[in-house]
Amino acid sequence: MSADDQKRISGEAAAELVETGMVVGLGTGSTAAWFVKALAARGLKDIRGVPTSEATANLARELGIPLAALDDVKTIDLTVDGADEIGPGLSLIKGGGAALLREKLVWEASSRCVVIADAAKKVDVLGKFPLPIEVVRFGHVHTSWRLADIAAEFDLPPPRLRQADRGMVVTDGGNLIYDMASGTIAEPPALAAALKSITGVVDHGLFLDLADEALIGTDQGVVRLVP
Ligand SMILES: O=C[C@H](O)[C@H](O)[C@H](O)COP(=O)(O)O
Repeated sequence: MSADDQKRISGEAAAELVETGMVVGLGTGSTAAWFVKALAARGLKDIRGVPTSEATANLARELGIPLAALDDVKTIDLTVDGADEIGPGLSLIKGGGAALLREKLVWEASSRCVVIADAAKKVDVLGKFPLPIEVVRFGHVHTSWRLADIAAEFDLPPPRLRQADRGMVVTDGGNLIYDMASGTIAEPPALAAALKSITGVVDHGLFLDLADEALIGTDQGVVRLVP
C-alpha cells in the first residue's frame, strides 16, 4: 500500500469517529485532507469544523462543511490532524506545513485529539524530521541567534530559516519558520520549555501530552495507538 493510501485509510477511520452535532477541529496537511474529504462524504448534519489553516478552511468550504472560528466555540469535541513524526507516548513533531500555531491552539481547545498518519511517521525517538519553530518577524535574526544558543545547550545544530521558491515561508499568522534539524531530540519536554522561554518564539512543533490516540494506516489496516 502506498503512503498516500495509508494516509487515506487513517483519515477515513478518523471520520467514522465524528457524530452529528459535533464541533470538529480540522487539521492541516495531506493526511488531514483525507480526513476532511471523508468527513464531507459522510454528510453528517449539524457539524461545524474549526479549521487549523487557510488551506484547510478552503478545502472544507469547497466540500460544503460548515465552519466556525475558534473563538465562536467554547470547546471542540474532537480534533483530527496529521503529524510529521509520532514518537514515544504519542509525542509529536508537527508544523511541516507551517500550520503548527493554529493547530496547537485548536488542539488545546479540544476534548479529544486524534492524530492520523501513514506508518512511516512512527519513530522510536523524535528528531529526524527537522523541528519547526514559529518566530515573529520583527528581530527574527536576533531570535535565531538565541535559538542557536539553546540548540547548542542541547547538542543540536542551529535552526535554519525556512525558504520557499519565492523567499521566506510566512505562516497564516504572518510569522516565520525556523527548522531545527536535530537527528535526535533526547529531552523533548526540556527543549520545548527552553524554546518557549525565548520572547521571539511564538511556538514550536513539539506536541507533548496532547494526542489522546493515533490511527496509523499500515499495510495490515488501521492500527490504533494510545499514549
Ligand atoms: O503544519 C502542518 C501540519 O503539522 C501537518 O499536520 C504535518 O506537517 C503533517 O502533514 P502531512 O499529513 O502532509 O504529512
